Amino acid sequence: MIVIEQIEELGDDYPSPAVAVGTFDGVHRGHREILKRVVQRARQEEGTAVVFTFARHPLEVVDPSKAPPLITPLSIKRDIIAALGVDLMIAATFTPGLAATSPRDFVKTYLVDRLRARFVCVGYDFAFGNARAGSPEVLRKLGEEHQFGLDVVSAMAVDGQVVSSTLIRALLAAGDLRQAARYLGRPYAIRGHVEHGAERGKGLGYPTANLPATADLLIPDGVYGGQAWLKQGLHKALVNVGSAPTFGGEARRVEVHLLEVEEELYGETLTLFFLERLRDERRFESPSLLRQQIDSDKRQADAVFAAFPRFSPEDWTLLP
Ligand SMILES: Cc1cc2nc3c(=O)[nH]c(=O)nc-3n(C[C@H](O)[C@H](O)[C@H](O)COP(=O)(O)O)c2cc1C
Ligand SMILES: Nc1ncnc2c1ncn2[C@@H]1O[C@H](COP(=O)(O)OP(=O)(O)OP(=O)(O)O)[C@@H](O)[C@H]1O
Repeated sequence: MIVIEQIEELGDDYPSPAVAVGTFDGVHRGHREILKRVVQRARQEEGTAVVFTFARHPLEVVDPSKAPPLITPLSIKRDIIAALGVDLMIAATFTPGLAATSPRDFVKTYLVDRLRARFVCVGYDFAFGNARAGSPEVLRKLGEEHQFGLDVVSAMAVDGQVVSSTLIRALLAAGDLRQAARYLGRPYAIRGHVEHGAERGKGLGYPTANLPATADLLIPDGVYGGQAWLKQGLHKALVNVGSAPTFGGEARRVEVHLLEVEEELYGETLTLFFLERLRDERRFESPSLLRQQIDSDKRQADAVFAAFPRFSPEDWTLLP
Protein backbone atom coordinates (compact mmCIF):
# COMPACT_ATOMS: atom_id res chain seq x y z
CA MET A 1 0.00 0.00 0.00
CA ILE A 2 1.21 3.47 -0.86
CA VAL A 3 0.72 6.11 1.84
CA ILE A 4 0.79 9.82 1.08
CA GLU A 5 0.16 12.69 3.44
CA GLN A 6 -0.75 15.32 0.92
CA ILE A 7 -3.19 14.81 -1.86
CA GLU A 8 -1.02 17.10 -3.98
CA GLU A 9 1.60 14.30 -4.06
CA LEU A 10 -0.82 12.11 -5.98
CA GLY A 11 0.38 11.07 -9.43
CA ASP A 12 -1.79 10.17 -12.41
CA ASP A 13 -1.26 6.44 -12.46
CA TYR A 14 -4.27 5.40 -10.39
CA PRO A 15 -6.87 3.81 -12.66
CA SER A 16 -10.54 3.94 -11.77
CA PRO A 17 -10.29 4.91 -8.10
CA ALA A 18 -12.84 3.49 -5.64
CA VAL A 19 -12.64 5.74 -2.60
CA ALA A 20 -13.62 5.38 1.06
CA VAL A 21 -13.75 8.67 2.96
CA GLY A 22 -13.77 9.01 6.74
CA THR A 23 -11.84 9.43 9.96
CA PHE A 24 -11.96 5.69 10.63
CA ASP A 25 -10.41 5.91 14.09
CA GLY A 26 -10.13 2.35 15.37
CA VAL A 27 -10.84 0.84 11.96
CA HIS A 28 -13.65 -1.02 13.72
CA ARG A 29 -16.01 -3.57 12.19
CA GLY A 30 -18.30 -0.89 10.69
CA HIS A 31 -15.33 0.87 9.11
CA ARG A 32 -13.96 -2.42 7.83
CA GLU A 33 -17.17 -3.15 5.95
CA ILE A 34 -16.74 0.15 4.06
CA LEU A 35 -13.10 -0.55 3.28
CA LYS A 36 -13.87 -4.10 2.13
CA ARG A 37 -16.45 -2.83 -0.33
CA VAL A 38 -13.98 -0.37 -1.81
CA VAL A 39 -11.39 -3.12 -2.22
CA GLN A 40 -13.97 -5.44 -3.77
CA ARG A 41 -15.07 -2.76 -6.21
CA ALA A 42 -11.49 -1.91 -7.18
CA ARG A 43 -10.72 -5.57 -7.85
CA GLN A 44 -13.83 -5.93 -10.05
CA GLU A 45 -12.97 -2.86 -12.12
CA GLU A 46 -9.19 -3.38 -12.13
CA GLY A 47 -9.12 -0.05 -10.37
CA THR A 48 -7.44 1.39 -7.31
CA ALA A 49 -8.77 0.99 -3.76
CA VAL A 50 -8.23 4.33 -2.05
CA VAL A 51 -8.83 5.49 1.53
CA PHE A 52 -9.02 9.19 2.11
CA THR A 53 -8.56 9.69 5.83
CA PHE A 54 -6.86 11.95 8.35
CA ALA A 55 -3.64 11.53 10.29
CA ARG A 56 -5.26 12.95 13.45
CA HIS A 57 -8.88 13.44 14.50
CA PRO A 58 -10.63 16.36 12.72
CA LEU A 59 -11.98 17.58 16.08
CA GLU A 60 -8.43 18.56 17.05
CA VAL A 61 -8.93 21.39 14.54
CA VAL A 62 -12.68 21.91 14.67
CA ASP A 63 -13.15 21.82 18.45
CA PRO A 64 -9.98 20.82 20.35
CA SER A 65 -11.75 20.59 23.72
CA LYS A 66 -13.89 17.77 22.30
CA ALA A 67 -11.07 15.95 20.46
CA PRO A 68 -10.83 12.34 21.65
CA PRO A 69 -7.63 10.34 22.11
CA LEU A 70 -7.09 8.04 19.13
CA ILE A 71 -7.89 4.34 19.28
CA THR A 72 -5.51 3.75 16.39
CA PRO A 73 -2.41 5.89 16.03
CA LEU A 74 -1.43 6.34 12.40
CA SER A 75 1.09 3.49 12.17
CA ILE A 76 -1.46 0.93 13.41
CA LYS A 77 -4.26 2.39 11.29
CA ARG A 78 -1.98 2.12 8.27
CA ASP A 79 -1.20 -1.55 8.96
CA ILE A 80 -4.85 -2.51 9.45
CA ILE A 81 -5.91 -0.71 6.28
CA ALA A 82 -3.04 -2.26 4.31
CA ALA A 83 -4.03 -5.73 5.54
CA LEU A 84 -7.51 -5.20 4.06
CA GLY A 85 -5.97 -4.87 0.59
CA VAL A 86 -6.25 -1.11 0.10
CA ASP A 87 -3.82 0.19 -2.56
CA LEU A 88 -3.49 3.84 -1.58
CA MET A 89 -4.03 5.62 1.71
CA ILE A 90 -4.17 9.38 1.86
CA ALA A 91 -3.55 10.35 5.49
CA ALA A 92 -4.27 14.04 5.14
CA THR A 93 -3.76 16.75 7.71
CA PHE A 94 -7.13 18.17 8.61
CA THR A 95 -6.85 21.96 8.37
CA PRO A 96 -9.11 24.92 9.22
CA GLY A 97 -9.37 25.47 5.45
CA LEU A 98 -10.73 21.97 4.98
CA ALA A 99 -13.16 22.46 7.88
CA ALA A 100 -14.51 25.58 6.15
CA THR A 101 -14.97 23.89 2.76
CA SER A 102 -18.58 23.34 1.68
CA PRO A 103 -19.71 19.78 0.89
CA ARG A 104 -19.98 20.70 -2.80
CA ASP A 105 -16.44 22.15 -2.93
CA PHE A 106 -15.02 19.22 -0.99
CA VAL A 107 -16.44 16.77 -3.50
CA LYS A 108 -15.39 18.82 -6.52
CA THR A 109 -11.86 19.62 -5.30
CA TYR A 110 -10.86 16.36 -3.67
CA LEU A 111 -13.00 13.52 -4.93
CA VAL A 112 -13.51 14.70 -8.51
CA ASP A 113 -10.60 16.92 -9.60
CA ARG A 114 -7.80 15.44 -7.51
CA LEU A 115 -8.80 11.82 -7.06
CA ARG A 116 -10.97 11.30 -10.16
CA ALA A 117 -13.15 8.97 -8.08
CA ARG A 118 -15.35 6.57 -10.05
CA PHE A 119 -16.94 5.06 -6.97
CA VAL A 120 -17.28 6.31 -3.40
CA CYS A 121 -18.25 4.38 -0.30
CA VAL A 122 -19.24 5.89 3.06
CA GLY A 123 -21.21 4.83 6.11
CA TYR A 124 -24.83 5.52 7.01
CA ASP A 125 -24.10 8.62 9.12
CA PHE A 126 -21.25 10.09 7.08
CA ALA A 127 -21.07 13.85 7.62
CA PHE A 128 -18.66 16.08 5.73
CA GLY A 129 -17.89 19.65 4.78
CA ASN A 130 -18.47 22.91 6.59
CA ALA A 131 -20.63 22.44 9.73
CA ARG A 132 -20.93 18.74 8.80
CA ALA A 133 -23.62 19.80 6.33
CA GLY A 134 -22.86 17.02 3.82
CA SER A 135 -24.69 13.70 4.20
CA PRO A 136 -24.92 10.51 2.14
CA GLU A 137 -27.93 12.07 0.31
CA VAL A 138 -25.91 15.17 -0.58
CA LEU A 139 -23.09 12.92 -1.75
CA ARG A 140 -25.50 10.91 -3.90
CA LYS A 141 -26.71 14.05 -5.70
CA LEU A 142 -23.15 15.25 -6.23
CA GLY A 143 -22.25 11.79 -7.53
CA GLU A 144 -24.99 12.04 -10.16
CA GLU A 145 -23.61 15.43 -11.20
CA HIS A 146 -20.00 14.25 -11.37
CA GLN A 147 -20.61 10.68 -12.49
CA PHE A 148 -19.32 8.64 -9.64
CA GLY A 149 -21.21 5.75 -8.09
CA LEU A 150 -22.02 5.73 -4.37
CA ASP A 151 -22.47 2.90 -1.92
CA VAL A 152 -23.74 3.73 1.57
CA VAL A 153 -23.10 1.04 4.15
CA SER A 154 -25.91 0.65 6.67
CA ALA A 155 -25.20 0.71 10.40
CA MET A 156 -23.35 -2.39 11.50
CA ALA A 157 -24.43 -3.67 14.89
CA VAL A 158 -22.70 -6.25 17.06
CA ASP A 159 -24.36 -7.67 20.20
CA GLY A 160 -27.33 -5.39 19.53
CA GLN A 161 -25.26 -2.18 19.54
CA VAL A 162 -24.29 -0.04 16.57
CA VAL A 163 -20.51 -0.08 16.51
CA SER A 164 -18.82 3.33 16.81
CA SER A 165 -15.45 4.76 17.74
CA THR A 166 -17.12 6.66 20.60
CA LEU A 167 -18.59 3.47 22.07
CA ILE A 168 -15.23 1.69 21.82
CA ARG A 169 -13.37 4.58 23.50
CA ALA A 170 -15.84 4.45 26.42
CA LEU A 171 -15.36 0.69 26.83
CA LEU A 172 -11.59 1.06 26.75
CA ALA A 173 -11.69 3.86 29.33
CA ALA A 174 -13.76 1.57 31.57
CA GLY A 175 -11.22 -1.24 31.12
CA ASP A 176 -13.68 -3.49 29.25
CA LEU A 177 -11.14 -4.81 26.76
CA ARG A 178 -13.13 -7.89 25.90
CA GLN A 179 -16.23 -6.05 24.69
CA ALA A 180 -14.07 -3.43 22.92
CA ALA A 181 -12.45 -6.31 21.02
CA ARG A 182 -15.89 -7.55 19.93
CA TYR A 183 -16.58 -4.20 18.28
CA LEU A 184 -13.07 -3.68 16.95
CA GLY A 185 -12.89 -7.21 15.62
CA ARG A 186 -9.48 -7.56 17.27
CA PRO A 187 -7.89 -6.67 20.60
CA TYR A 188 -7.04 -3.03 21.35
CA ALA A 189 -3.38 -2.41 20.45
CA ILE A 190 -0.64 0.13 20.96
CA ARG A 191 2.84 0.31 19.47
CA GLY A 192 6.10 1.79 20.68
CA HIS A 193 9.86 1.50 20.94
CA VAL A 194 11.20 -0.27 24.01
CA GLU A 195 12.84 2.19 26.42
CA HIS A 196 15.12 1.83 29.43
CA GLY A 197 13.43 1.68 32.85
CA ALA A 198 14.85 1.73 36.37
CA GLU A 199 16.24 -1.83 35.90
CA ARG A 200 14.39 -3.05 38.99
CA GLY A 201 12.26 -5.59 37.16
CA LYS A 202 14.98 -8.27 36.90
CA GLY A 203 15.45 -8.19 40.69
CA LEU A 204 11.72 -8.72 41.11
CA GLY A 205 11.87 -11.78 38.85
CA TYR A 206 9.77 -9.99 36.24
CA PRO A 207 11.98 -8.03 33.84
CA THR A 208 9.96 -5.63 31.74
CA ALA A 209 10.26 -3.95 28.38
CA ASN A 210 8.98 -0.40 28.86
CA LEU A 211 6.96 1.62 26.39
CA PRO A 212 6.12 5.28 26.93
CA ALA A 213 2.45 5.92 27.80
CA THR A 214 1.31 8.34 25.11
CA ALA A 215 -1.56 10.79 25.46
CA ASP A 216 -3.59 8.46 23.23
CA LEU A 217 -3.38 5.55 25.68
CA LEU A 218 -7.08 4.98 26.26
CA ILE A 219 -7.10 2.36 28.99
CA PRO A 220 -6.88 2.97 32.75
CA ASP A 221 -3.85 2.12 34.86
CA GLY A 222 -3.79 -1.49 35.95
CA VAL A 223 -2.47 -4.94 35.21
CA TYR A 224 -3.42 -6.67 31.97
CA GLY A 225 -3.04 -9.97 30.17
CA GLY A 226 -1.81 -9.27 26.65
CA GLN A 227 0.05 -10.49 23.61
CA ALA A 228 3.15 -8.80 22.25
CA TRP A 229 3.90 -8.88 18.52
CA LEU A 230 7.63 -8.70 18.20
CA LYS A 231 9.94 -9.61 15.32
CA GLN A 232 7.12 -11.53 13.58
CA GLY A 233 6.25 -13.57 16.66
CA LEU A 234 3.32 -13.34 19.06
CA HIS A 235 4.21 -13.76 22.74
CA LYS A 236 2.16 -13.90 25.91
CA ALA A 237 2.65 -10.84 28.06
CA LEU A 238 1.81 -9.56 31.52
CA VAL A 239 1.47 -5.80 31.37
CA ASN A 240 1.44 -3.09 33.99
CA VAL A 241 0.15 0.34 33.00
CA GLY A 242 0.98 2.89 35.66
CA SER A 243 3.62 4.56 37.73
CA ALA A 244 4.84 1.78 40.09
CA PRO A 245 3.64 3.37 43.38
CA THR A 246 5.44 0.66 45.37
CA PHE A 247 8.66 2.36 44.33
CA GLY A 248 7.51 5.91 44.98
CA GLY A 249 5.65 6.48 41.72
CA GLU A 250 7.25 7.51 38.45
CA ALA A 251 6.10 8.72 35.06
CA ARG A 252 3.19 6.70 33.68
CA ARG A 253 4.52 3.83 31.58
CA VAL A 254 3.51 0.61 29.94
CA GLU A 255 5.66 -2.22 31.33
CA VAL A 256 5.58 -5.46 29.42
CA HIS A 257 6.83 -8.73 30.88
CA LEU A 258 7.08 -11.33 28.13
CA LEU A 259 6.41 -14.78 29.50
CA GLU A 260 8.30 -16.75 26.88
CA VAL A 261 11.07 -14.45 25.71
CA GLU A 262 14.27 -13.59 27.52
CA GLU A 263 16.35 -11.26 25.45
CA GLU A 264 17.47 -7.68 25.21
CA LEU A 265 14.66 -5.68 23.67
CA TYR A 266 15.78 -2.07 23.97
CA GLY A 267 14.99 -0.11 20.84
CA GLU A 268 12.77 -2.84 19.36
CA THR A 269 9.35 -1.93 18.04
CA LEU A 270 6.70 -3.75 19.98
CA THR A 271 3.00 -3.96 19.14
CA LEU A 272 1.03 -4.81 22.22
CA PHE A 273 -2.48 -6.28 22.18
CA PHE A 274 -4.43 -5.93 25.43
CA LEU A 275 -6.71 -8.90 26.08
CA GLU A 276 -8.11 -8.40 29.57
CA ARG A 277 -7.72 -6.18 32.61
CA LEU A 278 -6.78 -8.26 35.65
CA ARG A 279 -6.65 -5.72 38.51
CA ASP A 280 -5.82 -2.17 39.65
CA GLU A 281 -2.23 -1.12 40.12
CA ARG A 282 -1.54 -0.84 43.87
CA ARG A 283 1.11 0.21 46.29
CA PHE A 284 2.61 -2.81 48.08
CA GLU A 285 4.39 -2.70 51.45
CA SER A 286 7.41 -4.51 50.04
CA PRO A 287 8.83 -5.69 46.72
CA SER A 288 8.36 -9.30 47.81
CA LEU A 289 4.62 -8.77 48.36
CA LEU A 290 4.43 -7.23 44.88
CA ARG A 291 6.27 -10.23 43.52
CA GLN A 292 3.79 -12.63 45.12
CA GLN A 293 0.93 -10.65 43.59
CA ILE A 294 2.54 -10.81 40.15
CA ASP A 295 2.93 -14.59 40.55
CA SER A 296 -0.82 -14.76 41.04
CA ASP A 297 -1.43 -12.31 38.13
CA LYS A 298 0.46 -14.76 35.98
CA ARG A 299 -1.83 -17.64 36.93
CA GLN A 300 -4.87 -15.47 36.23
CA ALA A 301 -3.41 -14.41 32.88
CA ASP A 302 -2.97 -18.06 31.87
CA ALA A 303 -6.75 -18.47 32.07
CA VAL A 304 -7.19 -15.31 29.98
CA PHE A 305 -4.85 -16.58 27.25
CA ALA A 306 -6.70 -19.87 27.14
CA ALA A 307 -10.15 -18.25 26.89
CA PHE A 308 -9.52 -15.30 24.58
CA PRO A 309 -10.60 -15.76 20.96
CA ARG A 310 -7.65 -16.44 18.68
CA PHE A 311 -6.62 -13.62 16.38
CA SER A 312 -4.21 -12.99 13.58
CA PRO A 313 -1.86 -10.09 14.33
CA GLU A 314 -0.93 -9.83 10.67
CA ASP A 315 -4.52 -9.57 9.45
CA TRP A 316 -5.61 -7.63 12.56
CA THR A 317 -8.67 -9.80 13.00
CA LEU A 318 -10.18 -12.24 15.42
CA LEU A 319 -10.30 -15.69 13.89
CA PRO A 320 -13.69 -17.37 13.48
C1 LIG B 1 2.52 -7.78 35.86
C2 LIG B 1 3.04 -6.59 36.62
C3 LIG B 1 2.26 -6.04 37.63
C4 LIG B 1 2.72 -4.95 38.35
N1 LIG B 1 1.95 -4.43 39.35
C5 LIG B 1 2.40 -3.40 40.09
C6 LIG B 1 1.64 -2.87 41.16
O1 LIG B 1 0.50 -3.27 41.44
N2 LIG B 1 2.16 -1.86 41.89
C7 LIG B 1 3.40 -1.35 41.61
O2 LIG B 1 3.83 -0.44 42.32
N3 LIG B 1 4.13 -1.79 40.58
C8 LIG B 1 3.67 -2.80 39.82
N4 LIG B 1 4.42 -3.29 38.79
C9 LIG B 1 5.57 -2.52 38.34
C10 LIG B 1 6.86 -2.94 38.97
O3 LIG B 1 6.99 -2.20 40.16
C11 LIG B 1 7.94 -2.58 37.98
O4 LIG B 1 7.83 -3.43 36.87
C12 LIG B 1 9.30 -2.67 38.56
O5 LIG B 1 9.44 -1.64 39.48
C13 LIG B 1 10.38 -2.59 37.50
O6 LIG B 1 10.53 -1.31 36.98
P1 LIG B 1 11.59 -1.02 35.84
O7 LIG B 1 11.06 -1.60 34.55
O8 LIG B 1 11.65 0.48 35.78
O9 LIG B 1 12.86 -1.66 36.23
C14 LIG B 1 3.98 -4.38 38.04
C15 LIG B 1 4.74 -4.93 37.00
C16 LIG B 1 4.29 -6.02 36.29
C17 LIG B 1 5.13 -6.57 35.18
N1 LIG C 1 -21.32 0.75 12.72
C1 LIG C 1 -21.09 1.28 11.53
N2 LIG C 1 -21.59 0.69 10.41
C2 LIG C 1 -21.39 1.20 9.20
N3 LIG C 1 -20.69 2.32 8.98
C3 LIG C 1 -20.18 2.96 10.03
C4 LIG C 1 -20.34 2.47 11.36
N4 LIG C 1 -19.70 3.32 12.20
C5 LIG C 1 -19.18 4.29 11.44
N5 LIG C 1 -19.46 4.09 10.14
C6 LIG C 1 -19.09 4.93 9.02
O1 LIG C 1 -17.69 5.05 8.95
C7 LIG C 1 -17.34 6.31 8.40
C8 LIG C 1 -16.35 6.99 9.29
O2 LIG C 1 -17.04 7.31 10.47
P1 LIG C 1 -16.33 7.82 11.76
O3 LIG C 1 -14.87 7.79 11.56
O4 LIG C 1 -17.00 9.05 12.22
O5 LIG C 1 -16.67 6.59 12.75
P2 LIG C 1 -17.66 6.46 13.95
O6 LIG C 1 -17.49 5.10 14.50
O7 LIG C 1 -19.05 6.84 13.53
O8 LIG C 1 -17.03 7.53 14.94
P3 LIG C 1 -17.70 8.41 16.08
O9 LIG C 1 -18.14 7.47 17.15
O10 LIG C 1 -16.56 9.30 16.51
O11 LIG C 1 -18.84 9.13 15.44
C9 LIG C 1 -18.64 7.11 8.28
O12 LIG C 1 -19.02 7.09 6.93
C10 LIG C 1 -19.61 6.34 9.15
O13 LIG C 1 -20.93 6.44 8.70
